[in-house]
Parts: sequence; C-alpha cells; structure tokens
Amino acid sequence: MWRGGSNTRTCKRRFFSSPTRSRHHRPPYMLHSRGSQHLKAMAEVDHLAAERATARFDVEEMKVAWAGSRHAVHVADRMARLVASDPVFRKDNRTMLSRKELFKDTLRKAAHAWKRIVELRLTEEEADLLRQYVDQPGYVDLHWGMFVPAIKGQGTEEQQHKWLPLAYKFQIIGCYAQTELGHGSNVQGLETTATFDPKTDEFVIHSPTLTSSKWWPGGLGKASTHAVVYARLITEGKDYGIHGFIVQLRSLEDHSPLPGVTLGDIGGKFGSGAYNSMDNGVLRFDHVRIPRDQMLMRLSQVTREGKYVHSNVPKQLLYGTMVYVRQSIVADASKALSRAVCIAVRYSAVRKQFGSQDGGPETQVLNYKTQQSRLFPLLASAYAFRFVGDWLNWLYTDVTQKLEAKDFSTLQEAHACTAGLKAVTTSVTADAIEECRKLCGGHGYLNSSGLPELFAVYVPACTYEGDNVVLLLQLASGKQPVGTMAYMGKVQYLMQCKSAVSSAEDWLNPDAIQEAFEARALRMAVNCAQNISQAASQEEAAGFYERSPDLLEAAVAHIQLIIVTKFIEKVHQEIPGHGVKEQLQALCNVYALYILHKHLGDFLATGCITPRQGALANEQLGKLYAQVRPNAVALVDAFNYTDHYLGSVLGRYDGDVYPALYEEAWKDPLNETVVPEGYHEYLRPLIKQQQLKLSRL
Ligand SMILES: CCC/C=C/C(=O)SCCNC(=O)CCNC(=O)[C@H](O)C(C)(C)COP(=O)([O-])OP(=O)([O-])OC[C@H]1O[C@@H](n2cnc3c(N)ncnc32)[C@H](O)[C@@H]1OP(=O)([O-])[O-]
Ligand SMILES: Cc1cc2nc3c(=O)[nH]c(=O)nc-3n(C[C@H](O)[C@H](O)[C@H](O)COP(=O)(O)OP(=O)(O)OC[C@H]3O[C@@H](n4cnc5c(N)ncnc54)[C@H](O)[C@@H]3O)c2cc1C
Repeated sequence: MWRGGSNTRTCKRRFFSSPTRSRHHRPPYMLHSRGSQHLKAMAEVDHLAAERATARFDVEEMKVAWAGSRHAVHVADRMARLVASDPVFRKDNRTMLSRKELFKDTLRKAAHAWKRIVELRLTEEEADLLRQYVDQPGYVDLHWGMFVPAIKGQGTEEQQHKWLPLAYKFQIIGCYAQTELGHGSNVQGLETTATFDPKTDEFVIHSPTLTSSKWWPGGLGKASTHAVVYARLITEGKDYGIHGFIVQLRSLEDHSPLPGVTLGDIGGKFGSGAYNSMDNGVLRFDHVRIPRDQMLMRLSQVTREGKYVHSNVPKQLLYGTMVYVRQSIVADASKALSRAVCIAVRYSAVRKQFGSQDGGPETQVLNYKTQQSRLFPLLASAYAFRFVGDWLNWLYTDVTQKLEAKDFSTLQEAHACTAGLKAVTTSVTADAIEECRKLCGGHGYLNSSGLPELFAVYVPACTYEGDNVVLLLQLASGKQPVGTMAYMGKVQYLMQCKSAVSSAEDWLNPDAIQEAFEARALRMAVNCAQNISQAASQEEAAGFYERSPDLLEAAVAHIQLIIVTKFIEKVHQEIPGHGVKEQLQALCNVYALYILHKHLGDFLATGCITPRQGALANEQLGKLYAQVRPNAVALVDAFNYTDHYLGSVLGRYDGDVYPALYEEAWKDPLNETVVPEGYHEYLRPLIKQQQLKLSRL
C-alpha cells in the first residue's frame, strides 16, 4: 500500500583558453609539461599502487558485499561508466556557473538522461542508477521520488491508472507540495484548504494566509506542471484534516501558471552550485477548482453528495510517502559518507607532512594515529550505514506487503525505525563530510576537492523529510516493545547485568558488545520514563516536554544499538572472498567500540561498564586502527566509484593529486585574464595614489 515507484537517488562551459591570455600567461606547470598530453601520461601512474598492494582481502569480492550482489556491482559499474563517458554529464566546473546557468544545465542533463534511458531501453533499476550518477539535484528527483510514490501509495487503482502513465512518460512533471511558509514539521498545522463544492462536484483549493503559501517543494519553482498538494479537507462545513490532492499548476502548452496559481522559486540556497540546481518553490492558490476525483482517495473518500468516508485503515498511511523516502535517505547517507571517506582516505595516503630528519621521505598523513582515529570510524560508519540501510529496505518491503494484506501491526515499528535511522545517519554523515574536509587540510576547502559541494548538497538532509530532532522525538514516543525494541522485554536482566570484559581482546566478542549496547539503551529509556513520571505527577505530556533532551539521547542510543546489531548480524552471515569477512568484522568492531568510546559517559553513568572496561575498549580500538591501516585504500576502492562520480581532484583513483590540483586552479574564471577586471577602476588608482603620497614625503 505504501509502495512507492522507482527509488531515485537520484554548461555552459567556460573553456580554459581565452583570447586575452597569451602563451606567456599559461601556468608555469603547463609550459613545462606540454599540457594535457603530459597529464595524460602521468595519469597512467598509480600513485596508490603500494597502498593497494598491502590489502589483505579480495577487493572484487568486497565490492559485491558493498553493492549487495554481483549483479548490483555489474549494473552500477555500467551506469557509472555510461555517465562518466558522456560529455553532457560533465560537472567539473559546476560551482562556477551562475544560478540561471546551473538551472539550465540541470534541465539539459535531465532531458539528456531521459533520452539515453529511452534510447538504451534501460530498466527501472538502470535508470535509477543512471540518474544517481548524474549527481545533480533536480526536479526529476521529486517527480520519481515523491510525486509518483504519493500517487501509488494514496491513489485508488483508477487514479493510478489515469495519472501514472502520464508521469512515467513525462507527459506531466510532478512535485510534492506539503510544507508551507508557516508549518513544515507540524503537518497537522498546515493551512491550505480544499473545500468541496457539491454544486460543481469540485474542490476549491485556496491559500487563506501568507503563511499558508507552499514553500520548499523541490521542482515546484520552475519545472513542475502538477503537484500532489496537501490541504485541509473541508466538506459539509467540517474540517477533516490533511489530505492529498493532484493539482495542475502550469499549462501543458506554454508552461504558464494556470488561473489562480501564483508560483516561483524561493531563492538561492547554501553554498555555490550544490542544491541551487534545484528549483525549490513557492505556491499560492486563489480559489483554484479541481474535479473531485483529483483528491487521492485510497484512504478516504468524499462522495458526490459531499459525505466524508474513511476506509478502515490507519490514517497515518497518509504519511506513507514520507516513510518511503526516509528509508531511501538512509541508503543515501552511506553513499554520501562513503564518497567523503573515499576522498579523505586516498588523499591521506598521498599527502605527506613532517617526519623526515635528513631529506628522506616524509610521513603519509594516513600514518598519523590521530588521522586514523578521526578517519577510520567514519570509514566503518559508511559500511555500517550501508548494511543497516539494506535491512531497513527489507523492513519497509516487508511492512508494505503486510499492509497489502491489511495487517497494520508493524506500521508503528516501520515509522519509528525509519524516523530514527534517518535522523541519526544524516546527522552523522553531515558532520562526517565536514570532518573529511578538515582531514584533507587546506586543499579540502577548495571546490575542486569536491567536499564543499558534497557538504552543501548533503546538509539539508538533516532537515528535509522531517527535522532530525522532531523525528527522534517521534521515536522516543513509541510505546510497544516490538521488533527492534524486543530487547526491552529483557528488562530485568539488562537492568542489572554486569559486563564480563576483563581484557582488551574481550571487546572483540560480539556478545559483549551487544549486551553493553542493549543495557545502555534500555537503562537510558528506563531512566527517562522514571524522570518523566517524577517531573509531572499529573500529566505525561508535560513530563515528556520537560525531559525531551534526555529522550533524544535515549532515542540515539536505541538507534545506535540497531546499527550495531545489524552490522553484527551481517558479519555472522556467510561472506565469500578471501579476507572479506575479516575486514568487515574489524570494521564492525571499530564502529561499535568507537561509539562506546564517544558515548562513554552514557555507558558509565548507567553502570553498564566500569571505567576500566571503557579504557580497555579504547585500547582495543587503537589495535583495530592498526589492522585497518594497510587495507584502508582498498576498503574505499570497494565502493567502486568513478572519478566522475567522486568529482574530486583529491580523491582521484590514481592518487595523482598535485598536477590535477594545479591544472584545476587555472580553470577558474578569475584566471581567464592575467590582469583582473577592475584593475583600472580600483587597483591602479589606489596604487598610484599611494605612490604619489610616498613621492611627496
Ligand atoms: C529530496 C528531498 C525532498 C524532501 C521532501 C520533503 O521534505 S517533504 C516534507 C516532509 N515533511 C515532514 O517530514 C514533516 C515531519 N512531520 C511529521 O511527519 C509529522 O507531523 C509528525 C510525525 C512529526 C507528527 O505527526 P502528527 O501531527 O500526526 O502527530 P502525532 O505525533 O501525534 O502522530 C499521530 C500518530 O501517527 C503516528 N505516525 C506519525 N508519523 C507516522 C508515519 N510516518 N507512519 C506511521 N505512523 C506515523 C504516530 O506514531 C502517532 O501514533 P499513535 O501514538 O497515535 O499510535
Ligand atoms: C532542501 C530542502 C528541500 C525540501 N523539499 C521539500 C519538498 O519537496 N516538499 C515539501 O513539502 N517540503 C520540502 N522541504 C521542507 C522540509 O520538509 C521542512 O523544512 C522540514 O520538514 C522541517 O520543517 P520546518 O522547516 O518547519 O522546521 P521547523 O519545525 O520550523 O524547525 C525549526 C526548529 O524547531 C525545532 N522544532 C520544531 N518542532 C519541534 C518540537 N516539537 N520539539 C522540539 N523541537 C522542535 C526543530 O528541531 C528546529 O531546530 C524541503 C526542505 C529543504 C531544506
């Protein structure tokens, strides 16, 4: 019933040479090296070959473990190469385009991607991957990712039959218009109205206030012809709350707004390039009429006479599209995190600083223990999020099948897990991308490192599809100890158990880890429950409000337990390939012990472990880093990203970073002329004035 459609996860080129730059103005490097021919020859050198030679596992098999199957590796590989080899999909100077150029470039890429999908008769799986590797946020993300799933999940069969073929062939372009200027998190607070008029058998869609303006929907600003609009349904004088409606916004002939519709883009966003390729929009309705059958009527209906009829299903199914997207955001977190980590690991192996007393080689920064202790937990987190994402996708599919059979028992569990995992994985990933930037030193701050853009594109994931704090509070309000909360059934044991760890190696035992994480999560939840009842003797809601900061931490502890558990379960499975299982085991331990170390206060405060056991965990963590070190480059190679997709001179597969950085700098529009624009206006008069003053002294 929730089932969405395809899961999209998904220039004007300024040429290097300019008429005003003579040969003498070419960068010194280019003069010495005979330009790109030399660069090409150098690119054949693998500066990371020595690193790859130290790997103690079969990288090809690790690619399979990461991608999920041999088939998945093969398809992803083919699509990534298809995109990388197509000049239309070049993205290397995207950050230098103006907003208008960038948006037009997005339209061009989306149209070209569609053309290739049709020409090559790509399957849905291949098309999704192709769009993902194009790697530029645009209206298609919302069309496939939210508009189509909303119709599938909330439309009747008849409605699906009518609208989906139009959407599948791009005869209409759709977006998801829920959030308003005044309300985003509080969906029940939305103000747009859809009032049924029985005389004409139509709904009248209206924006009664400024704050009811739709605000943020991606693809709405400039591209979409239609939207699923969420509005308060009013019939027979009664407000029945929020429902979805399909509304046409623009003419299919000339793209002009339909009568009564006011819409546009909401303006520039964080970072250069980045999410500015997306036309997030504003939309107001002035008594716009739509036929009654454009209300999405799978969950509830309005009859010809205006009677409101609610089907015998939970009303929360209205939120199904959000659940669908939240689970895909968890998978996206592992992609974004693994990209950042891939860049930081490869560059850290290339970059050398200090360590040479007598002119000998300097130390690779990856050999510094501090660099390892910052970077390897992020590498482990990328793998952890990948596997928990796979599990969540399984859970979502399972719940969807149950819903089809009118079994709603796991709905709450699916909501809690998607909300909590979305919140934790996106928050960690956003922070981790910034950490990777710092791990790359000064060069990480350059756009050509790929990290600033990755960060700017990624950070809104902490806000969209539910603000992370709001979602964690949803998780904290869950009541039933079912599914992933089943450990709460062991309350008596977990409230008093004592960890048996007595040596650093004991922390390699998954049972010891599992028990410590379960006890910590349970004791934090129980403490919260006790504090809530003490804080508010009369009202539970007041206690909840009072203790919400503690509830957040308890929710995070529960989610970290799920991630650790799913990683341990993964490692327990049969995993083919020389050394693959051992590497994943090491990463699983790194992830768990790093969380334990970082949140040691929780583990100690709840009495789950002793300070000595905490110190032993840290000791073991250091040993694990040493184990990961020779495999680090191969572990990021297993992500199998093309240089095009990574979009980073620091993360190049061949590690030939410096010539690439050097060449990239000269592409900047500022370097199109040797003497900058504005020199004669501002610099020369200033310098001359000063010279004159000095000559008078
Ligand atoms: C590429 C980027 C594109 C981005 C797109 C967007 O951002 S689109 C815009 C994205 N916007 C957002 O993400 C907005 C975020 N805000 C929201 O999702 C909601 O307003 C809310 C969940 C915070 C509150 O909901 P509420 O006001 O209804 O109040 P309440 O808390 O009392 O809940 C009532 C009951 O419903 C349950 N339940 C709730 N959700 C779900 C669910 N998904 N499934 C199943 N169940 C759910 C809940 O557990 C409770 O159950 P109980 O205890 O009665 O058995
Ligand atoms: C890039 C981007 C793309 C988007 N795309 C779409 C789209 O396609 N369609 C669409 O409909 N919407 C879209 N949105 C909107 C998005 O879903 C909302 O911005 C999001 O749900 C957060 O809501 P808000 O903006 O109202 O935040 P607010 O709720 O106003 O949050 C402000 C602060 O208040 C805190 N807060 C709020 N409520 C509580 C509470 N109960 N307890 C404690 N703290 C609280 C939050 O934690 C936050 O710190 C998009 C947003 C962005 C940034």
